[in-house]
Amino acid sequence: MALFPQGLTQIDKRCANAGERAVLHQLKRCLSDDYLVWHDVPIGPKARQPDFVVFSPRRGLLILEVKHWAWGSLRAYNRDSVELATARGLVTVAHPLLQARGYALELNEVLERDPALIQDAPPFRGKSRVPYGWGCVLSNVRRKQVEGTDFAEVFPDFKTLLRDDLSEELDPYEFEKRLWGMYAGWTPQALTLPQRDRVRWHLFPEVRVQQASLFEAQEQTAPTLALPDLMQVMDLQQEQVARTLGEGHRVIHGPAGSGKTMILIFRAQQLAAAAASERPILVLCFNRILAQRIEGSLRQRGVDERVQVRTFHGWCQDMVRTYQLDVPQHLAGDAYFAALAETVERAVARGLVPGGQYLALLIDEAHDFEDAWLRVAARMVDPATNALLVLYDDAQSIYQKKRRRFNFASVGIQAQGRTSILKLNYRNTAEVLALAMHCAQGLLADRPATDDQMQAVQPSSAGRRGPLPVLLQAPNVRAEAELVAERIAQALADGRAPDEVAVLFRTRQRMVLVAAALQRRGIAVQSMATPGFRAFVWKRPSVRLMTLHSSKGLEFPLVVIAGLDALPWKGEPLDEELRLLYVGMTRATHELVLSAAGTSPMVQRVHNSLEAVALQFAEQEAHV
Ligand SMILES: Nc1ncnc2c1ncn2[C@@H]1O[C@H](COP(=O)(O)OP(=O)(O)OP(=O)(O)O)[C@@H](O)[C@H]1O
Repeated sequence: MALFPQGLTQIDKRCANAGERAVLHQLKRCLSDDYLVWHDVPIGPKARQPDFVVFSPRRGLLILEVKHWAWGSLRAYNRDSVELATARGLVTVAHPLLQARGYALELNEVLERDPALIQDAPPFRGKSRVPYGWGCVLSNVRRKQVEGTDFAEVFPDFKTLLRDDLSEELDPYEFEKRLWGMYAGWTPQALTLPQRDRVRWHLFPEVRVQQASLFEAQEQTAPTLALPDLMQVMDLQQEQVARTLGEGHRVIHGPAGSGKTMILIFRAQQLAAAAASERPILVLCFNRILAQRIEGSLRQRGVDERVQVRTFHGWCQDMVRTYQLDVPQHLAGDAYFAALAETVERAVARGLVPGGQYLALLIDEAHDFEDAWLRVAARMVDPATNALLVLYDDAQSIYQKKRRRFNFASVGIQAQGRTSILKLNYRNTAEVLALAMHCAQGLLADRPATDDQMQAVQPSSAGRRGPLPVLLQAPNVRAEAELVAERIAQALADGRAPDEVAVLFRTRQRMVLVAAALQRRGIAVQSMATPGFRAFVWKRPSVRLMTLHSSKGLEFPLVVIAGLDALPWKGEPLDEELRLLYVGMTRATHELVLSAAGTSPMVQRVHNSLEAVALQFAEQEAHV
């Protein structure tokens, strides 16, 4: 069966009439697995919305317009327009074939501008490799009704499907052949997977993977007209998950780097565009830097302030201000935050803070939320939409003081039958992911679970390759700081920008020496250990020194994890510290460097894992 990235049930619900539904059914019944079918989605730069887009790597792109006109209502027709008798009187509309042809030619023009999709051999040198075609379906007109009329002169048989072509009795192969007959061009070679993805990139700007940049969040860069060499789009599973989110509660489990935040941003953008109501949409996460990243990405995509992005505690502070709640003022630090959350929880339970305030609520990194926070969040969604999206990865839960046996129902989230699982990690190279997984063995074991429980999902690598991670070992902290600074200086000399580098630490204390060693080499630094530090200024180019905890949700081309010997920190359980290390390692998009002063069981563990991973890749190369 063809793949319907918007979900069959959802398309069925959105079909405008019985005709579209019959076409959907026939496409589902007759087309084989390699076809992709979209219904009524905006395509191309002008966001046209044809009824159906059918795409196959063997056959190319086909645009179908469906009209459920009764034969008796067609009063007149010519090649440009059709005159219809309707309840509103006579109405003249564009000929559906003209409409479909216009969309198809427009798309072909876009594809022909992409050198990677151009044929290089005669007879079609310079033309797009993607065959294209168009047709119309008059789903309420039978062949015998048009016999003996001039219908076929205006609706050529090879471009027009009638009700007879939608019959259950029709041989699927015959139906497929009818579709092939609608194509204007033909290339003997099937498209490769990267070419197929390039076509999706051109067709659907909303599924393009845009590298989420903290820096662009502050400084808008001018849009570039050149096409990127590497066109990244959501994979088909991501697209399917993203497009089928719909209303009601939804849960997505996915390991580090599998595109959860990307899907959240897609969804927030879609909700904002579709919402007729003025009610705000709320995005919640735990840490401030991630909130900044998400907000930046949304604003970059033109989503306005109606989508609010807050950390859970930031949102609690909003509630305290708005509803004049009392939080004990003598508290500070963790005690203050706990009291803040409890105050808001109580106020929501008593109705002092009204529930249902948000049209939709999206929670990133929900594994860092306490049960009570999730309960509060679930109550803040408008019951009319119930639109709550929860993104979860148990392996990355680093703020839970005690491991919980989690159950979504107990916090008011209906996850049954509403859960999707992503498995592919796109962020890291195969080498970085292999090391992160090797070190975190045990935490990541696939755990079968019902929809209602949290699931542990093992990531699989999307296959991008890079250098093996390295471990720098020094006799003491001073020497370690020098080694780290030297390594970063070398990376900058080789062309890395300071913004592309983050150094992660278990605690702030260890940042001081590394910051000084970098500054001595003339490298600009922003460090969380600087007295009075409040937030990073993302538009100031510099290497960033941050805690492992605050690196959550972020990514950098070069990540250094310094002070490995400080893990586990002061009697913290080993498993929890391994989780933290896993989060840190999976921040690296290209290169990962680890460093330690002296040795410790953790340093030894990483050392052993590195050897095992190096061997694994050497064996793989030998096989190739
Ligand atoms: N299909 C894809 N093709 C290429 N890159 C992708 C794809 N999906 C996601 N990415 C990239 O992978 C990176 C990780 O995505 P994202 O931050 O959304 O993951 P995540 O699941 O939220 O990760 P984490 O839980 O570790 O924060 C991003 O740079 C994103 O652009």
